[in-house]
Amino acid sequence: MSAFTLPDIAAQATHSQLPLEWVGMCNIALPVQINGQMLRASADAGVSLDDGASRGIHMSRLYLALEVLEHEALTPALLNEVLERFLDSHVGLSASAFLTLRFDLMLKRSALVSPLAGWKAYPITLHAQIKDEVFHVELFVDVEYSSTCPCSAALARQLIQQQFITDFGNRCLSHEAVLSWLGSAQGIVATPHSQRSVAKLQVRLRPGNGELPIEALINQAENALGTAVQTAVKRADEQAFALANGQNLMFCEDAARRLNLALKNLHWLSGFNLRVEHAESLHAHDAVAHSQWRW
Ligand SMILES: Nc1nc2c(ncn2[C@@H]2O[C@H](COP(=O)(O)OP(=O)(O)OP(=O)(O)O)[C@@H](O)[C@H]2O)c(=O)[nH]1
Repeated sequence: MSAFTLPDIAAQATHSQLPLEWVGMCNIALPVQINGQMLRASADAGVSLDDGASRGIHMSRLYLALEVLEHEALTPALLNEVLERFLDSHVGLSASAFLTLRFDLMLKRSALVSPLAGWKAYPITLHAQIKDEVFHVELFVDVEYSSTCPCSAALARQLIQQQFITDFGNRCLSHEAVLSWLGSAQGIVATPHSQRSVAKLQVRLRPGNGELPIEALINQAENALGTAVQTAVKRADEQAFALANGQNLMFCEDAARRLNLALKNLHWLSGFNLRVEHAESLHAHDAVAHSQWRW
């Protein structure tokens, strides 16, 4: 070796002779383009090291292959292209390639009644891989919503009925007195508990799908759930939200079933795995349900 040659340790043979399933880099900072937005993302880039005799992969080649993501809108075809570059730069070493991207998609959401709007950040993870020469994309998103416990609502209604008997059992009913009682905390003595809840959706894209329908997935889930968390809120919006919650009582099982049925209507996915978590205000643990289809 001349004094001017840089040592290349990765190219050396290893004594262990052992292939590895995944080798690469995690938490690479990079921008990605989606929905016309340039978003700050974090990437995990890796390949299999199938040549067990080889000491290491070439990290820099994976890193440089990511550069294209900065210049083009994110699509399944672009993810495939990056993975192909991973493999082309590791001929003889690697047969599988993996890319994970994490970012927050920003969507502007209108208020329920007032003409206001505000932003919501949806945490997204994209997993793309080429394995056994097959390209797959999976899309993960968290959708937050409000859930009101149907059992708690029934118990609260019963308490209100009991209070009504106590206050009006021996009296002639006057429209004015009942109306005033209905508008008082002494009349409506109990309220059901609600919780901020999250649906964690994992979907696999149908092969050949040209788009990354992230917004469509979020909209489908929020429509199915009915009470997505809000952004800008005036009192009129809060009242509309209270009504929506009152008409939308749900256990975590209800939420999981609704999402299951709604996601099956999306022609562009080939399977899903979902988990809903209701962060109970009744107790310090969560109510959780899972559902999956062709996963
Ligand atoms: N394989 C491997 N490389 C590492 C690791 N940690 C740091 N690196 C460094 O990643 C850098 C880039 O590696 P390569 O892509 O092989 O760099 P290179 O040899 O200049 O590039 P090529 O000529 O394309 O092979 C090297 O300086 C390695 O030391 C590790 O755990 N494994």
